[in-house]
Amino acid sequence: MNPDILRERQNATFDIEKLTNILDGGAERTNRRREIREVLVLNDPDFDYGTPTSLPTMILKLREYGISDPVEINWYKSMYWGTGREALGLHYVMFLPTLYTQCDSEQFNKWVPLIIGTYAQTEMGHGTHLRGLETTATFDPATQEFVMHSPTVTSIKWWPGGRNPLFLPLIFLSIPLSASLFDLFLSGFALPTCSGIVIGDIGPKFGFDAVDNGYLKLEHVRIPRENMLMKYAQVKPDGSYVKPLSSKLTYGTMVFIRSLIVGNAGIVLSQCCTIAIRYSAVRHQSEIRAGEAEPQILDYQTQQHKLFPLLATAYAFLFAGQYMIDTYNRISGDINQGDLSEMPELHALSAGLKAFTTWTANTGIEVCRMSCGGHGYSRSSALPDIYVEFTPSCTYEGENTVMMLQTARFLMKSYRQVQAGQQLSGAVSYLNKVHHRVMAPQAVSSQLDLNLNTLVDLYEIRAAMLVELAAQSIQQESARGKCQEDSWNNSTIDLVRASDAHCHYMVLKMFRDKVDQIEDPGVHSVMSTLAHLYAIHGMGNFTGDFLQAGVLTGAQVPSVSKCLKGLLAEVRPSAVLLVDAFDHHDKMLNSVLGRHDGNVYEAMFEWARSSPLNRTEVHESFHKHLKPLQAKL
Ligand SMILES: CC/C=C\C/C=C\C/C=C\C/C=C/C(=O)SCCNC(=O)CCNC(=O)[C@H](O)C(C)(C)COP(=O)(O)OP(=O)(O)OC[C@H]1O[C@@H](n2cnc3c(N)ncnc32)[C@H](O)[C@@H]1OP(=O)(O)O
Ligand SMILES: Cc1cc2nc3c(=O)[nH]c(=O)nc-3n(C[C@H](O)[C@H](O)[C@H](O)COP(=O)(O)OP(=O)(O)OC[C@H]3O[C@@H](n4cnc5c(N)ncnc54)[C@H](O)[C@@H]3O)c2cc1C
Repeated sequence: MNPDILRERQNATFDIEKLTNILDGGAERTNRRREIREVLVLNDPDFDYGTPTSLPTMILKLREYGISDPVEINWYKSMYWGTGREALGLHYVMFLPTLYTQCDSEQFNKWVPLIIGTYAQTEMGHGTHLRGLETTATFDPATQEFVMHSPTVTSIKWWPGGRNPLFLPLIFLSIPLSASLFDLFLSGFALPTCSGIVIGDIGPKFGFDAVDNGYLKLEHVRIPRENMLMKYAQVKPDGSYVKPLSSKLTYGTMVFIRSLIVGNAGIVLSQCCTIAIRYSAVRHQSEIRAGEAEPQILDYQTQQHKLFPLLATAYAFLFAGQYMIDTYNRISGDINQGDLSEMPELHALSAGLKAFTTWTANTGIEVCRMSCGGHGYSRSSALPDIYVEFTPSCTYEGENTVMMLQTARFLMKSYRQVQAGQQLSGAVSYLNKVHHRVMAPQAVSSQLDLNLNTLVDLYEIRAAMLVELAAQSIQQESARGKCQEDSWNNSTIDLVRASDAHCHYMVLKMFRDKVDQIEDPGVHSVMSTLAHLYAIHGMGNFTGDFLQAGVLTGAQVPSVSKCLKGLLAEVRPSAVLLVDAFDHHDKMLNSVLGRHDGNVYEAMFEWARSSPLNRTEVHESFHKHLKPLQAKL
């Protein structure tokens, strides 16, 4: 083991295993996760990590081992596929959940165990604006069929992931918005068995290469009436349409996946922090004091300032992810029972946190890569691949700006309710204080009050102020004679800013609530330090907001920076131990820089030598191109 990494792991001030247990949701789940990882994947003779194996093998293994719990399936799959994407991930995270939530019981029993499918909602002309989708589904009572049609080039379904040319059951969204299971069995490769279907691949992408994203054009293709997913809405044999309790129930799968993405952002950021912080512990470069040995780059304050707030953010997002999925499960359970009362809040929370966490993690991955210098740019670090695979999450499942505006819609509605004298509950209950002017800035002492509860209050006041400012912008636009829609559009910068601050407050509050639950003194202490670092770093980034909210004075601004530096120094001795607690296996991270043993250089040389470019002493291109050229010179 690298001596630097060894030294970093001595004198731990907290029990790493206990922190890993907290991240997993208990010691039993840690043990089960490791059993799946070590026994059922890594020690499985059929599992050859070097070659991406096929999905059928994995599915048969899951059945052989009796793994059916979604969390355990995800543990198995994430070990199987490492940090890459799996070819038919969409089947698991969108196609199946849609069948589970939108099929009536007869349809469920007919389809769920049997088919692998994709989710074809986006069209070439519309991804965000679902009410703008052009594909039509026209019911023909004479034949009891829907006639599916792509009337324009912009209506061609574009992007469905895992568009396996062999068969293509689709969850289809069409006008009127209903989800029809569109069974499309194609024989041969991409040659449709029935006329009227044109499918293909949309071509090379920025990345996401494990997933083939396709296009699908329909020319009056007929499917049975029974293929419309009929749990919430039905078309009867006589053609009458039974409306759902809410037209937004069709959007349920997107809410589910957005809820999952919140925790996934934390996982991906924790992977990158593991790589960058372990590497920073073994990389020596330059000098701090002339004549002394080159220091670990983790001892540079700027390196700590790059990485430790991201480390704190990774923990914050992992806890936010736990809260989000628990909230999703609770409210979707109520929805399943016909209680839709909290559906708007679930939509607003999942949309905002999906955007907030993916934007932050997306930037954070690049900071981690650049903090590793040239070796961060090597594919051996795994950081370029992690970035390329993660960055589309800011676009898919709801483009982030649009998602933030959805949350803003809920915040404005809540603000208007408070103005009308209503008492709010839930995540926006802090807006009640705005109306009663209780939100007046607290008497801010000359010293920065570092109590975590006080910091949460300051973030709450900041968010409330920005919600009020956005609402006032809309009111001012209206007062200038603008219509409601233009008043909204002319305030969207403020609205996104308010949603971002609302999400920032929510994440810090969840972090503080999780820290409050930690009983082990050592773990509580180090996690409290990270939560403080998360809060103070945010205050440093958005100082203007806190000044504008009147909860920070100009005289206190220097103490924000001073406090931040102190917290960086406080985290330094525990940094490697804190990434060890994420418990990412070397095989899954697949990163020369992030190895648990810290033996980076030897591994990097081996990695480079194994490159196909080094298969021969002299590359064939010399004989093929350069040598003939030299002969002519
Ligand atoms: C572990 C997982 C990790 C990674 C992921 C792995 C794999 C996935 C990778 C790639 C696959 C990608 C797949 C896709 O991208 S699938 C396509 C995704 N597409 C979208 O998300 C579309 C985004 N657009 C929308 O959701 C809607 O168009 C939008 C919400 C923007 C607007 O809808 P609409 O115009 O119908 O409503 P509005 O007029 O704006 O609002 C009216 C009203 O409705 C409320 N509303 C809107 N949506 C919802 C909802 N989902 N639930 C509940 N309520 C909703 C909205 O708040 C308004 O309410 P009110 O203010 O009270 O009137
Ligand atoms: C890797 C990847 C995989 C995908 N897989 C699938 C899949 O399997 N199935 C599927 O159906 N789809 C899939 N998609 C498509 C994805 O869902 C859409 O790209 C996404 O919903 C964004 O819609 P859009 O492309 O129309 O972007 P647009 O909405 O056109 O966005 C372009 C710009 O317009 C802005 N904008 C749009 N509306 C507003 C507004 N109201 N207010 C302010 N600004 C606005 C956006 O903020 C953005 O800056 C995938 C996409 C990617 C990148």
